[in-house]
Amino acid sequence: MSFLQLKGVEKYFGELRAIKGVNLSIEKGEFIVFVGPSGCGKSTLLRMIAGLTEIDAGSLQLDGRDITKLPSSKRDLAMVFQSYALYPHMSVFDNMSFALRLANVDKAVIQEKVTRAAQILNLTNYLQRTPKELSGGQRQRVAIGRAIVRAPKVFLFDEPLSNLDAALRGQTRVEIAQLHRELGATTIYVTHDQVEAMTLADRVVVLRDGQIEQVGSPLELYDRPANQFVAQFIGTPQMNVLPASQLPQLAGTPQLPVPAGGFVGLRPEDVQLQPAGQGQLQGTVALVEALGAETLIHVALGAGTANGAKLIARQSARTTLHPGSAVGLSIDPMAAHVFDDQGRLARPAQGGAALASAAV
Ligand SMILES: Nc1ncnc2c1ncn2[C@@H]1O[C@H](COP(=O)(O)OP(=O)(O)OP(=O)(O)O)[C@@H](O)[C@H]1O
Repeated sequence: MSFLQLKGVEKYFGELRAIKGVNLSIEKGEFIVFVGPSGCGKSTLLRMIAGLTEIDAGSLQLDGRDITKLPSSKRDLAMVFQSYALYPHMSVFDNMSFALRLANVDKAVIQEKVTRAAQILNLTNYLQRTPKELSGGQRQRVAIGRAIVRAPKVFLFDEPLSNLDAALRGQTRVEIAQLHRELGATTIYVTHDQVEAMTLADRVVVLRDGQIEQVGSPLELYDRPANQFVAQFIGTPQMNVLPASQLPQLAGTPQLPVPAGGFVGLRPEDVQLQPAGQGQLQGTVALVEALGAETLIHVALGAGTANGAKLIARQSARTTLHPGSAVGLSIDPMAAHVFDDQGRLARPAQGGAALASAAV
């Protein structure tokens, strides 16, 4: 049995079925990230695991024990909140040691655990300060330290970095990754941020509307999204997804057979710019986004935007193209993803004749 197991977990808020029969197995030591659009139920699911929100149906098991009905304090989990939730009048040391003091842990043991956590988190010189004398990143580290000293079975993080500015977010993200490597603690982490999800997770859980759409390693989700939703949710900029009917020169050819009503998905890096007249597709540049290390070129297909079809191409080279430039686009059919309304379809390289029916 897995270390943490959710079986048919449900949550209702009045009439709203916020979590719809979620099944999920998490192994010891895994770093799991919940992502999904606002309101999909990420925080609710995390809070149900934490014991802060009641589970209406289904069960939750941790390390072989049913904890569905256990109060939060008895679950042996520690949660780190977006808002840090520190005690403002207490020193960093007292904040970090609070739970241990409450549990009457021996003073020397407390000293040792807090000292060790402070070393790991670079907080040794701040132990006597109060939270208001710390930066946002330092406060978040104290909140993490408070969780670490308890040595819980599972760490739960609810958007811990979203109050930090971009630079500090990047830095703290790296620290959390290092921390996980050092401690190897089972972690569940909720975020809006794609980069956090892709860089921190062993496995990402994509949620939509209270249900799991796909669970997989970051690159599995990127390379083999189970459906159009995951395809367009993972990756920035989004995968281009067009009805096959808008790509007659590409879709429907022997190299890229697509069933009627199907869709073709192309990652921006799989769309190669060519001089006008070359490549399978022709179009006009609609917008150039020069981001420094890469350039995103938005191309309206066909003669202008007649059919409204647009593709974004990503290239690492700088460009002299500008809106209005005529361009060609070449696409390796093997790089194309094929979907129908139900999900992903196997492509020739992935399953040959199964194309027309097999969702994989
Ligand atoms: N205490 C509550 N009472 C009523 N409805 C709630 C409550 N908490 C959450 N909801 C609803 O449940 C759904 C899931 O909310 P939740 O906060 O889990 O989403 P989320 O994915 O974490 O969103 P966000 O990314 O915006 O934080 C939403 O429709 C939300 O309005």
